[in-house]
Amino acid sequence: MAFADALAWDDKGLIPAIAQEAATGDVLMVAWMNREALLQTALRGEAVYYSRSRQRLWHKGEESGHVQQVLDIRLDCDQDVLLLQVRQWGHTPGIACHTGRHSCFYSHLQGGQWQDRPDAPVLKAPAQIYGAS
Ligand SMILES: N=c1c2ncn([C@@H]3O[C@H](COP(=O)(O)OP(=O)(O)OP(=O)(O)O)[C@@H](O)[C@H]3O)c2ncn1[C@@H]1O[C@H](COP(=O)(O)O)[C@@H](O)[C@H]1O
Ligand SMILES: [Mg+2]
Ligand SMILES: [Zn+2]
Repeated sequence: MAFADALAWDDKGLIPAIAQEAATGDVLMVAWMNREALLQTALRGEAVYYSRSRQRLWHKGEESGHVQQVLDIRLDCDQDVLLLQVRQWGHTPGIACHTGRHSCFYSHLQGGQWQDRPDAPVLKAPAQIYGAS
């Protein structure tokens, strides 16, 4: 896995990975990968992250079906951030966020406060996405 040696892994062996919807350019989410997550992502062609909160590999969509097909894996100039070009499956329009929104970046600074963007609605209730399991 020589390609992984080129990366500037942090002191926990992780690297941030941005998921960008290839068709729209929308930034969907930011998560983390360890070496195994990157290898799995490259092998499967679907995003596999390392969840720091759950401390295990996380195949995005494993519960929700909201998997991310990875079309390209890009690396920035100093090798410390990955950028995934993805197609977000499971719902139209795509839902990447576990809050049921298209993107995790649904909050913005407005009048000195963080407020939900009116153009970033909940597309499906989280209880409907995850409740059955
Ligand atoms: N589905 C998501 C999910 N989708 C997007 N994100 C975002 O992905 C980022 C990383 O998630 P985690 O918190 O798991 O990982 P982390 O940032 O390393 O850990 P923390 O420091 O945040 O604790 C967060 O910024 C989340 O906003 C999600 N975070 C968690 N989940 C959970 O993952 C589980 C599986 O979901 P699916 O993959 O959709 O089946 C469910 O229990 C979901 O609630
Ligand atoms: Mg987090
Ligand atoms: Zn989110």
